[in-house]
Amino acid sequence: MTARIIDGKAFAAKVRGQVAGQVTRLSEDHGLTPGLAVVLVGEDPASEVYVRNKGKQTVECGMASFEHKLDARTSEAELLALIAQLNADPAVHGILVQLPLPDHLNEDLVINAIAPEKDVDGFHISNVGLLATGQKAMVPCTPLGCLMMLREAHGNLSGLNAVVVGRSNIVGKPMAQLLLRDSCTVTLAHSRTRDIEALCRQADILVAAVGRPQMVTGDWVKPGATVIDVGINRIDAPEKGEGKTRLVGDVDFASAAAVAGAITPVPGGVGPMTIACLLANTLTACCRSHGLPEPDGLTA
Ligand SMILES: NC(=O)C1=CN([C@@H]2O[C@H](COP(=O)(O)OP(=O)(O)OC[C@H]3O[C@@H](n4cnc5c(N)ncnc54)[C@H](OP(=O)(O)O)[C@@H]3O)[C@@H](O)[C@H]2O)C=CC1
Ligand SMILES: Nc1nc(=O)c2c([nH]1)NC[C@@H]1CN(c3ccc(C(=O)N[C@@H](CCC(=O)O)C(=O)O)cc3)C=[N+]21
Repeated sequence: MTARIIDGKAFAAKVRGQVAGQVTRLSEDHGLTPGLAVVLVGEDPASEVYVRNKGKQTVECGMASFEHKLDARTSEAELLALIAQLNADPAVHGILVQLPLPDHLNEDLVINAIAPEKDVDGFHISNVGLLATGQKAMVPCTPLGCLMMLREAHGNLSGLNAVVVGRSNIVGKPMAQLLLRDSCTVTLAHSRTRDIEALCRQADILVAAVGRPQMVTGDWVKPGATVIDVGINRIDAPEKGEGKTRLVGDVDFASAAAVAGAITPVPGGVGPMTIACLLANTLTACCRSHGLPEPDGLTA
């Protein structure tokens, strides 16, 4: 079998088109422009690429983008003061603080300082609790993007066995919550899981969010399963020339695609969907803050 490739890049373009359409309506009918503030502390080159892409796509969707680049030595008090200012700014509907933060800053403290209704990452403890208890929340962008692709690949997910490899707060745990809410039977696997390969082979839906290049190989995959590869790993690519690198996922694409029914590629899979969902969440936050109906089909 050769898996169908789930085209995250095309799907994301469609989602951004829907967002742009609704942003135009908000502007025409209500004179509102959704605004997204992205805060980057320090000079991680990978983060700078994401922040630039986010800013560009935000503007392309008709929204306002506010970028705040702070020195790596910024104090916690300075960062908290900026967040307080963004919380109070009516032009800002969404706030994203790029992670990881430099070691001297307490991530939990910083994230929980964001007004929950502006927390478009869905990382604030209030949003985590709302999602876990089935209430209306801001849903983390990466798992939301994965869920949208899974719903498209499968339709109804009810009763399917889902295994999520990785238990981070930003991907694994919220992914498990969303799959559970769609009535999958969910297992969270991690570095202490025994016989992880056999466990993964039971999965109708296999989500890899590990941060280990090409760890999940074809012999971990149940024939016909849907494989979602969240991993973004830059590895050396001497075949492209000296000093060159390329992007790979946590799944070994070639061997997994030979067994799976459907699979997301890296690049062009989960990554572009993450940004599209960030824009969708910013639109949702703007609508909620003005008591307007939520955008159709863009919330979980
Ligand atoms: N496409 C996108 O938009 C995004 C992509 N990413 C990418 O997704 C990947 C995961 O990110 P993130 O969740 O932040 O990573 P973390 O490092 O926070 O978590 C990794 C998880 O994988 C588990 N793990 C590590 N090694 C193994 C192993 N050998 N076997 C089984 N489980 C293992 C860890 O287990 P334990 O808890 O036991 O240590 C942990 O739960 C990364 O490649 C990251 O770059 C992340 C965010 C967004
Ligand atoms: N507060 C916070 N929220 C995040 O959502 C967040 C974060 N911090 N820190 C870093 C991770 C990582 N992340 C990605 C987003 C888009 C791509 C993406 O667009 N990837 C493209 C390729 C990009 C490239 O070429 O480098 C693709 O997969 O096709 C990747 C990774 C969001 N993250």
